[in-house]
Amino acid sequence: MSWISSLITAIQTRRRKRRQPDATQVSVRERVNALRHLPAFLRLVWATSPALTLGNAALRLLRAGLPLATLYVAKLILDAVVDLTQLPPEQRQLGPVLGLVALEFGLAILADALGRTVALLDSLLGDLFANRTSVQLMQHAAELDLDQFEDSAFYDKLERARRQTLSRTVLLSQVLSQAQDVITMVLLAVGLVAFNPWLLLLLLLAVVPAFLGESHFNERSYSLVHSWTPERRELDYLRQTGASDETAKEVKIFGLSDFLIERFRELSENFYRQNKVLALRRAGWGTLFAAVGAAGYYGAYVFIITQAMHRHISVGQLTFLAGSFARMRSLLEGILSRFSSVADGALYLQDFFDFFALRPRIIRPVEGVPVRPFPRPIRLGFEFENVGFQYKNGTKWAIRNLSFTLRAGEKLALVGENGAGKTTLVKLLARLYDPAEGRILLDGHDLREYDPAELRQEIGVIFQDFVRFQLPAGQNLAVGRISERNNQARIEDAAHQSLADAVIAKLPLGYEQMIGRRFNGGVDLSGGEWQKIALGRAYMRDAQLLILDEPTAALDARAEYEVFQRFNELTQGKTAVLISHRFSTVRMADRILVIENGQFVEIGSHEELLSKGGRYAELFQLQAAGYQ
Ligand SMILES: Nc1ncnc2c1ncn2[C@@H]1O[C@H](COP(=O)(O)OP(=O)(O)OP(=O)(O)O)[C@@H](O)[C@H]1O
Repeated sequence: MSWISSLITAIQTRRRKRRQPDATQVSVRERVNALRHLPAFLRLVWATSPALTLGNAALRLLRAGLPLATLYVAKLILDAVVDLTQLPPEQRQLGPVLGLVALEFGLAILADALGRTVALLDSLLGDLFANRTSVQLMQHAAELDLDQFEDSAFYDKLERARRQTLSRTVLLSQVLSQAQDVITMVLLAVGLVAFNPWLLLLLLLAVVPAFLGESHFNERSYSLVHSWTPERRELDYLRQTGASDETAKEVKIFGLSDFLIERFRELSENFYRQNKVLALRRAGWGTLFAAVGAAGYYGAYVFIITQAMHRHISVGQLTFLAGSFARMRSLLEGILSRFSSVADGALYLQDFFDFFALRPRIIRPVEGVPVRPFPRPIRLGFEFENVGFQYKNGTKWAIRNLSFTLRAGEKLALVGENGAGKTTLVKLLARLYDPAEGRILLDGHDLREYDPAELRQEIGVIFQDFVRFQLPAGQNLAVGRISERNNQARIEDAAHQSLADAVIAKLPLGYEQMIGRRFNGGVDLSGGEWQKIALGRAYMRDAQLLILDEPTAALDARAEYEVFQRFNELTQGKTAVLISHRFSTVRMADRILVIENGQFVEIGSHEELLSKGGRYAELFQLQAAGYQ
C-alpha cells in the first residue's frame, strides 16, 4: 500500500502548493550565464575520446571553408563564360571552363563526404558520451547519502540530469556545428565587407529580430518544462502505477484505475494547455520575423542587381554576392536560433553539473589520511550515547535520547510497536544516516572515525523491504557478497543455511533460473520464498555484525523457527540484531531492547523482562493470549 499513500501525499502536496508560474522563469542573464558550463562540457567530451573529438574538429574546419571556395569557383565559371561569349566562336576555348566545372564538382563531392563523415563522428562521439555520462551518473548516485535520495528536490535534479542524456549528445553536435558555421560565416563576411559593408548591416537587421523572438520563446519553453519537473515525475508515476505488474492486483481490487486516469488526465491536459498557448504565440511571431528576414534579403538582392546593371560588378560577382548573401542569411539564422538551443542545453547542463556538485556527508573522516582501522574482532561492541535522529522530511524525532549497549558477540532483539524506531536504529548502526544528537561508539570510538565503506563490509543487514532483484536465483543470493558471485559452493551453502535451497530445487533451471516477472522466462516466487533468498544474502556475507530486520515476517511458523535455530548456531560468537514481532523468535535472543516512540523503555533477557512485569511482559502476554 505504500505506493498508494505516496501517491495521495504527492497529490495533496501538489494541491496545497499553488504554483506561481513566474517564480520559476529563467532570465536571459541566467541563460547566457549557463553558457559558462560549455568549457566543462567540452572537457568532458574531450575526455570521452580525444581522437574522435580532434578528428571531428579538423574535418569541420575543412568543411567550414568549402562554401566560400564553391561560391568563388562558381563566380570564376560565370565570368569565364561571359568572357567567352565576347569572343568570336573560333577563339572560344572550353577547356579552362570545363576545368573549373570539374573543380566545383570535386568540391561538391568533398563537401558531401565531409558532411557524412562529420555526422558519423558526431553520432559515435555522442553515443560514447551518453554511455560515459550515464555510468558517471550511476557512480555518483551510488556515493550519495540515503537522505539525499529521500529529498524530493534531489530527485527532481536527478531526473533532469538523467533525462537530458540524449539532449546532451544533441547539444554536442550543436556546439560543434555552431563553431563550424561561425567560421564559414566569418569567411563569407570578409568577401561581403570587401564589396560593401552596408550589406552586412542589412543582413543583421534582417536576422536579429528573429533571433530575439526565438530566444524569448525558448526561454519560456524551458521555464515551463523546468517548473513542471515534479508534475512530470508524478505523470510517470501515475502511468507506471496504472499499468504495471506490481500494482495491477491492488488497482483492480480497489477499482483505482479511474482515480489514477482522472489525475493523469487533469495533469497532462493542464500541461498541454500551457504548452499550446506558447506554441501558438511562437508560430505567429515566427512567421512575422521570417517575413522581416525575407524583406532584408530581397532588399540586398535588388541592390546587388542594380550594381550589376550599372556594370559596377561582373555577372560572376553578382552571383557570388547574391549567393553568399543568401548563404550568410541562412547561416546567421541557423547560428542565432541554434544559439538559443545551445543556451537551453547549457541550462540543462547546469542541472547535470548541479547533480555532480552534490557531495555525500557520510564519508571517510579525512580523504587520503588513514582512518581508524575497523576492530577485528570487535572487542566491546556498540554503544548508543543519547542518540537522537530526525528524518529530513519527518515531523518528529524518530529516535531520541537513546542509550544502550550492544555487546560484542551478543544477540540482541529489538521490540517495539510499528513506527517505534527499530529500523531507524539499524540504519544508524550501518551509518546510512548519522545521528543528529549524541553519538554511537564502536569499541569506545565514534563510528564516524571509521571508514563507512569498511564498516558496511563488516555489517550484513537484511531489511524487511529487501530488494527483489530481477536476477537469476544464484546471483540473487550472491548480491550479499557480489565478489563471490562465481563461487557456486558458497552460494549453495548460503542457500542451504537460509532454507532457500529447497525453493531453488523446485525452479526449472535451479540456480540459473531468472526470478521475478520483469524479464523473459522469469519465474516469480511467493513472499516467504523471496525472504528465504534474501536471508541467504546474510550468509553470503562474512560480517561481524548481522542484522535481520523482520526478514522472516512472511515465513510460516515452522520455517521461522528453523531459520532462527540455524541463525543462532551459525552466528556463534558473532554480534547480531534481530527485529521481529514474533515473541517465539525474540525470546531466543540473549537480550531484548524494548523501544517506544524512539525512546528506551527496558533491556534484559526474556526471563528478566518477564519477571520485571513491564512493557515487554505486557506485549508478550498479549501475543500469547492470541494463541490460546
Ligand atoms: N524515510 C523516512 N522519512 C521520514 N520519516 C520516516 C522515514 N522512515 C521512517 N520514518 C518515521 O520514523 C519513525 C520510525 O520508523 P521506523 O521505520 O524506524 O519504525 P519501526 O519500528 O522499524 O516500525 P515497523 O515495526 O513498522 O517496521 C516512524 O514514525 C516513521 O514514520
